[in-house]
Amino acid sequence: MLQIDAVEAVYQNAIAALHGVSLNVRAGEFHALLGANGAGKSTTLKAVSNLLPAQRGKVTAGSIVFDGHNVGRTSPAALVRLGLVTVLEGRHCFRSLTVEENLLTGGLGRSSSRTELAKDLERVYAIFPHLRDKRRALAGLTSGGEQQMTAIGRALMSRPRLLVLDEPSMGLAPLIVQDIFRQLKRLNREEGLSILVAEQNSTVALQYADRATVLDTGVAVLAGTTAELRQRSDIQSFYFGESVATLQAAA
Ligand SMILES: Nc1ncnc2c1ncn2[C@@H]1O[C@H](COP(=O)(O)OP(=O)(O)OP(=O)(O)O)[C@@H](O)[C@H]1O
Repeated sequence: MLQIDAVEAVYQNAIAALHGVSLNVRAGEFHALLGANGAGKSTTLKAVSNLLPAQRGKVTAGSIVFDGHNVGRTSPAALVRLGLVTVLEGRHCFRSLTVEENLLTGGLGRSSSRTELAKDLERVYAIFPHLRDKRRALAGLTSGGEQQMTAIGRALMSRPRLLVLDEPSMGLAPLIVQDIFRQLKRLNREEGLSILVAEQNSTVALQYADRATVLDTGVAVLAGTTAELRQRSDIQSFYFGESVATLQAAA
């Protein structure tokens, strides 16, 4: 479904962020991209949704292909229409719109009837029942967890086939993180939604994803099934700053 092959990326023609990242997300897979601060997770996801140029960044080598489409030659809006939808880091909501208005903006790109939009809204409320209670609240006045659910719900309104999420757990209470990941897993299992999620919270990502890739300073240093990676106690020490050499030596 998504093939990232030896991708290199820079910002402002000077700051190298990715040095040859490769990974595949298969159809129906839940894939986690792990790594510490600055490892290149967000840059990889922005490359996947062709959003790097908006940050004075660009892919300088390698290729990214989504369902046969060269991502570098496809606009972010066209990628959404093809089914690749990204929820950026920081749970961006339209703060002065209500939760429901935010959700409805996710359906704008499709030529849906009112009935279809209403059905899609119901689907989001079934996934995140809490949002139904908050539907008339201004998004900017809701909690961090509600804003994250709104941002994910808005993405789901565009009926993605591949949902890309950047650090959905950031700054949220553990119970809310579990709730969000449980719902993502359910969508993945029951509706076949493919998911690529970047996370610093390796514990929750390894709990729910099928496979994972670990990035370190712009290089993919480790990949495998989460069942395999969960057995590796050295994964945790990796996040606490031990050298990658230690990690690779143990591989
Ligand atoms: N807009 C930007 N301009 C210049 N350099 C950037 C920009 N965004 C990221 N970088 C640099 O690119 C490298 C990779 O950053 P990136 O944000 O992709 O890492 P990350 O793994 O997502 O980290 P975090 O978990 O902290 O978000 C870092 O060295 C970072 O400083």
